[in-house]
Amino acid sequence: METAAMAAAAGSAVGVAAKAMPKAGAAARRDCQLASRVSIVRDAGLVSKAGVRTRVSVGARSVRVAAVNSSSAAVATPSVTESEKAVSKPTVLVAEKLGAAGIELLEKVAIVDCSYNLSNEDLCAKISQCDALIVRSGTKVTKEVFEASKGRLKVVGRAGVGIDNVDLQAATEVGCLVVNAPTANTVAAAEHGISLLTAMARNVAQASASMKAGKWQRNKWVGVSLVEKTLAVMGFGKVGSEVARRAKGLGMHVIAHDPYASAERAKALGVELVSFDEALTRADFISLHMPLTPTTDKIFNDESFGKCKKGVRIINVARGGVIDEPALVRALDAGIVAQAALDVFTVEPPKEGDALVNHENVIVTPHLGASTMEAQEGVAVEIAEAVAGALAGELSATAVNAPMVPAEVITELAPYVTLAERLGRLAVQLVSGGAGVKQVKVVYRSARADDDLDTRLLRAMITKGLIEPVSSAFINLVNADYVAKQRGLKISEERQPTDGAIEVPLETITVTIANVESKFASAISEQNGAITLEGKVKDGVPYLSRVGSFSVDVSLEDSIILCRQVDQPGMIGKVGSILGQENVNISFMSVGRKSPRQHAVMAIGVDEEPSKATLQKLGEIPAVEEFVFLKL
Ligand SMILES: NC(=O)C1=CN([C@@H]2O[C@H](COP(=O)(O)OP(=O)(O)OC[C@H]3O[C@@H](n4cnc5c(N)ncnc54)[C@H](O)[C@@H]3O)[C@@H](O)[C@H]2O)C=CC1
Ligand SMILES: O=C(O)C(=O)COP(=O)(O)O
Repeated sequence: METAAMAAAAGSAVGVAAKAMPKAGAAARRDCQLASRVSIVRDAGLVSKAGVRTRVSVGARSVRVAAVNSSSAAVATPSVTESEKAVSKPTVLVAEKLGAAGIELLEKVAIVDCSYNLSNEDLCAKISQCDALIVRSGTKVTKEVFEASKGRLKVVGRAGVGIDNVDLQAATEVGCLVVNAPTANTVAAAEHGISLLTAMARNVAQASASMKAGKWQRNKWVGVSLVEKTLAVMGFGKVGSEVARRAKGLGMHVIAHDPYASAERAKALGVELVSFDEALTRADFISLHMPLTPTTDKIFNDESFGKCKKGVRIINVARGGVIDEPALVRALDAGIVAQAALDVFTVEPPKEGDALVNHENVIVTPHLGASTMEAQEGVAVEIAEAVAGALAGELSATAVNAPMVPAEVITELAPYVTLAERLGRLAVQLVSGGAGVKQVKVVYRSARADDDLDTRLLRAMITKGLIEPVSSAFINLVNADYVAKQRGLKISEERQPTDGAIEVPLETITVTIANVESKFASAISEQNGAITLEGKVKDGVPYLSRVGSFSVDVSLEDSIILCRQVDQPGMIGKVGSILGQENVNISFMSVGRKSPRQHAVMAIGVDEEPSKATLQKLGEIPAVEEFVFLKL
């Protein structure tokens, strides 16, 4: 019982069969994990029998061997050999140039289709054949692309930092995990920022072009010095702080604006954190390093340029959209901005004859911030590992649209995750009538402090259990909250402290569904009038411990029959013989009663689904008052 259950929760499980993985770093660790697993595709969830670790994938949407579409604009379309088909590898579409080390790593675990320069139409046509997609900044992964994938696409890997070209909302809605490669190009982007800063200050690009045109203009290209000048770093994250560190080395005064940056980190680098307006009014140079978000969209506009020191110089290696480009042209023409050095543009590539690109005081590069040999190899490996990990069922540390759950929490909660899904699955099957499930309450009884128990995985899996059996929705950690909200399902959580051992994460999980009728009336608790199921984990195995007001004790590994009867001798034998006649194997049986010879609830675990006729025979036993078959 371990991470594979969470794979379903993370939406990242694509049931990769055991296979060799590269022997380096995280990939090598995964190799060992994969080798010890058996790949079994089931509906959802995870079971562990006889100590065999079983990997579970996400039903029919999981393992598929896709024929690679060779009619597209493929740069290198691999042929699918018979042996590859036999291993049931997932298909990864690499839509933009990725370093060789990353491709090699992916090829160990997937069929890799490198198809560059796809039109949006081609991408949409191909995507339903792909389990994962890897892009850089040049591919727009729109809602249309997610819709065209028809639920097959499980992971989008952004081989770089900025994910503004991926429609995260659309990804989340369909439960597609988005991962990025946030660290490998930091230094490259910072170095490019510094290159543009120094090149701009000394007119390197213009002087070079003029000399190549046969001129020798020593007076025309006099520059400005950097030492003692003030540089404002806007966005003091990974790239911003590396730029700051380097600018300090050039003898500049560095100030920074970042509403979320830690003052201590800034202090450690000798950087003063200031407000947006103060940065503008004090800076001789402004270097942009914030992401493009609704808040930063065109944050540099007429108004902000109006606050700048006359003659300010601007470097943008972040995203074109943070600058209102026509406003920058106006500021350059007015001499407010003396020079600009731009690597990124609102529309890439910019239109021919673009006023900003052609401005004499502007130098430009075609989005080269991350383009060093070293960064591209690093990014390729970083994203390949993230995508391979996600396909192998691991929760990703670089997930952009899913909560990050530390590996140790995942391991510890594994059996509870299975329990949570099964409680949800059973509870929803107990509902009768058409009112629908709208209010679900989950109670966690635990000796742990609130901040020492992460219930997001559990809530996601209860949601999965509640919704999947009664709909065609596919639910995982990525989209659980979204789908619940869409369906008007309100899941409230309550923590009940206990005096138990804190080594045990949870004593019980109780799922209650209020304001519904039940097809098994005994599932309605006398206490709260709601369908109530309680479960616990014993020796790593999930158990059902309460149904309504009745205590039971049945392991949740197989489907179960719940049966309310008048407590009397011989009942177990009668039920057992009816099921036995049909060759339905009983795996577990428990009777919960409030007092002898009164009503009792019998919970029977069955390996096979009994026929309708058999269930009817159970119902015909005179002492049986009601019964229900619940499928796991
Ligand atoms: N030109 C290129 O090839 C490259 C561009 N980039 C871009 O550089 C940017 C920064 O990348 P990283 O440093 O890796 O990201 P990061 O996430 O480490 O840093 C971004 C920082 O911006 C801050 N921020 C957010 N909103 C802000 C606001 N309104 N004002 C000021 N700061 C704000 C955040 O708090 C964070 O500290 C991203 O947009 C990324 O896409 C990154 C690598 C290469
Ligand atoms: O990582 C980023 O955010 C970048 O802008 C790099 O983009 P690229 O991968 O070079 O298209």
